[in-house]
Amino acid sequence: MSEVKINHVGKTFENKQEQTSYTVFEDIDLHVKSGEFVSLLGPSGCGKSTLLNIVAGLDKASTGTVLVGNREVQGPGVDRGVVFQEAALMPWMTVLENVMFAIKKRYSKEEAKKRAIEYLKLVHLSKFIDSYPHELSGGMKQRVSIARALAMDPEVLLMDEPFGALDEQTRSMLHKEVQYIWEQTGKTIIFVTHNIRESILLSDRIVLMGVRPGGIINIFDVAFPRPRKPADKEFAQLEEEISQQLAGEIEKVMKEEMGDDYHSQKATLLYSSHRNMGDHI
Ligand SMILES: Nc1ncnc2c1ncn2[C@@H]1O[C@H](COP(=O)(O)OP(=O)(O)OP(=O)(O)O)[C@@H](O)[C@H]1O
Repeated sequence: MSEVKINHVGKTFENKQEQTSYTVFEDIDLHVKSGEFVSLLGPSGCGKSTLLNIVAGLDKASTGTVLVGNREVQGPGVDRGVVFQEAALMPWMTVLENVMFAIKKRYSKEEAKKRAIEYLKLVHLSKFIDSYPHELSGGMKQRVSIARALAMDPEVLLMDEPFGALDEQTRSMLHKEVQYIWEQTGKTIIFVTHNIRESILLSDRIVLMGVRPGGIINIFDVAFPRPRKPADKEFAQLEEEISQQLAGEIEKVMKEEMGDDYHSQKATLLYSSHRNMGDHI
């Protein structure tokens, strides 16, 4: 497995037509240790996906560098597997074929099949290898997508709100699944989420990002043992601490975007009730 070093990374999007530019964040400095599970948490628009895409090599940093195991990221690579919110499976292929297709360039057909079956077993989909995507639930599709990323044997797994589109029950099942996978494989995982509770359940560290100026506001160590339960005292305390720190960031965004329509009372209620940030911005 590999560590990820994000060294003084900044990102500015240029709009050439309108001759304007927008700086999402500047000077992000973050070292993720080998085998560590780190969440990126923050309000909508703070640049979580942008940062993850830079690590994935799908987007370029405007300043700074990203190293994965001491190799500088220049573009996408097999050392980094990415899981997005939508599984994006090929509908005309079976589950097994979908996973095999992703790794066919890297392995012989026989080896690809063996690996695909192995990783589909890891995500508890052995019974569904011959099913087609339309026969699967949203949660099952995401498990195929995780198996597909893992079958490449990446050093780092990058997950961008992988459970964001799923219902609460499925999400909770997949939390257990992802913890199991992480324990079994020892992968380094960077996980983007809006959800404070999700980040505490899963992570070794939570990186809180803010907006205007964008960047890291705080880093929390989640030192208590797994499996974690939201009802536990330490869990609830950390949840409260993080949500309070974020309230200011969210208010900033809402004030800017809603102007006179903004009522801070309303915002505070919205966010303290379910700890899910950004959905209402
Ligand atoms: N290709 C692009 N061109 C211009 N601006 C962009 C581009 N991609 C993202 N942005 C802007 O960069 C900012 C950060 O976007 P990003 O999607 O990384 O945020 P986020 O924290 O992941 O948000 P969310 O939680 O809503 O997905 C946003 O203001 C967005 O509009």
